[in-house]
Amino acid sequence: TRSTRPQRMLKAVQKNATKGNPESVISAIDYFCKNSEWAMNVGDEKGSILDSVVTEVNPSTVLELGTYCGYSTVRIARLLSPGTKLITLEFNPAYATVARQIIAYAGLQDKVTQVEGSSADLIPQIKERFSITTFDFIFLDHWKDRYLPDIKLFEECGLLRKGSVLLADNVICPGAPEYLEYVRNSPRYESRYYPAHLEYTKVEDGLEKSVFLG
Ligand SMILES: Cc1cc(-c2n[nH]c(CCNC(=O)c3cc(-c4ccc(F)cc4)cc(O)c3O)n2)ccn1
Ligand SMILES: [Mg+2]
Repeated sequence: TRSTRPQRMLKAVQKNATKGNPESVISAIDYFCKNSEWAMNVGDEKGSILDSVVTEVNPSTVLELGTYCGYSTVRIARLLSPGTKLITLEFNPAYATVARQIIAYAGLQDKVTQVEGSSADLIPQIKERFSITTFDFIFLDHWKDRYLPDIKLFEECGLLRKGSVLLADNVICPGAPEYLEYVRNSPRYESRYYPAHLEYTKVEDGLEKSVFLG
């Protein structure tokens, strides 16, 4: 049967990247998406903004919602201090299987805990399952209609502390209007918009960074 797009992306990484070299894995995926097939990785333009926020926060505890093929997982994990691990959640098992192989190819498997399932199910289990009190950094890149209910779930589950940083992809395209309205109008968050474009296109998109004020 015909291969899937994530499988073709993995083949491109194995062909064009150097094992154990995260930068080459990132470049190989961006090359594939620009020259062969568009895919919903955060991409290089928004990825550079992600890099700068992760570097600024230098988090000890990290959660990513929406692993997809592991592109942003690799971008984040390569910047973490030694001994720091990130938890990444993917809903689609086929995506998770490809992500596991791409993350391993980059040599970052020891810095990543991959979980399969839905955010609504996982978030309430996090404290218990992973001995986490609060997150320093959360990257929201999952189903766009889950951004708002999940940020409320983070609050209810006590997973945020004063200074926790949430960075949300796709707030313009496909869009998360209710989420934007919430973080921009809530007195409990300080929000800032980083304009960019939908990965590998000229379509307007951007990242919203929101700091929890406690
Ligand atoms: C409920 C739950 C869900 C998850 C979960 N796991 N994996 C994902 C992927 C979600 N991502 C996207 O849908 C996405 C889409 C586009 C897009 C597509 C088509 C267009 F035309 C234009 C833009 C662009 C992007 O950048 C995206 O990120 N969610 C994990 C856990 N719990
Ligand atoms: Mg995205």
